[in-house]
Amino acid sequence: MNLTIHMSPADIQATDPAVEDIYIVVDLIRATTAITAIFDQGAQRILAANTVEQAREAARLLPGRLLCGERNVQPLPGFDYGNSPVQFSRANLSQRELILTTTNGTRAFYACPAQSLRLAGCFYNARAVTAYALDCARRQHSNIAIVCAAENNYFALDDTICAGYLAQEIQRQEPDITCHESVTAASGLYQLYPPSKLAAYCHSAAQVIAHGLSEDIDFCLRQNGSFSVARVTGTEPRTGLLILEPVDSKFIPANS
Ligand SMILES: O=C(O)[C@H](CS(=O)(=O)O)OP(=O)(O)O
Repeated sequence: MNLTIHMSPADIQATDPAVEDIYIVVDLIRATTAITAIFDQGAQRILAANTVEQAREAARLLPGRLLCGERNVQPLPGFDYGNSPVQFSRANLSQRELILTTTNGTRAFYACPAQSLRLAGCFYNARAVTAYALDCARRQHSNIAIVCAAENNYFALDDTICAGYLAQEIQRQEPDITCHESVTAASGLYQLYPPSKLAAYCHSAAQVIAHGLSEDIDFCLRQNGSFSVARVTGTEPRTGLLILEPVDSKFIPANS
């Protein structure tokens, strides 16, 4: 079994990606942390939209869903929520369906091969998402790729550091896994910039803090507070949006 890290979605295409691999998408600040918080609150599904227009059109076609997202941290006019994990963690989302579009995070799911198994990973669900990914990879005899959402297809330190931590978790649980040198690089960055230091060096953290949302950064830096794992389960025929649903916790190995 091989483990690779793609530093940006653009890197996936450079490597002839395999549809049977397991892809863990990481947008630490804030999309994949927000997605994890949303499922902690009992949401039924998230419909991930690539563009704001796609999200608005989907909400028009199928009313009753919460319309959520942002562009460059700014809330979008007429939307119910932004992309704040703290705000989601305080909301009652029981059985709700949400449409979500974010600057980089939701688009990264679209960059992975269509039909591939895609999971949302972050510090907050690190143990659970890596255990689930390994379980699937062992059963399918496939490899694991961690995909950093990055910023407009360009390197982002926060996602890479989180990818390094997830990779370490995977290596701890599967010591014989063969790691690409991208794993060595990301793990080294995690050692240099652990969560206590990370925010001071990341553009995305600075942007979120500048918008008065520093509580979100604290939330995104918490490790292993959640067992929620979101997985892409298909595409909604009427809207074309990607469907993300929570993995049943009984499928997450307890002894990870
Ligand atoms: O909402 C966020 O935190 C970011 C905004 S930006 O990428 O830093 O401009 O979006 P995300 O898609 O979660 O990276």
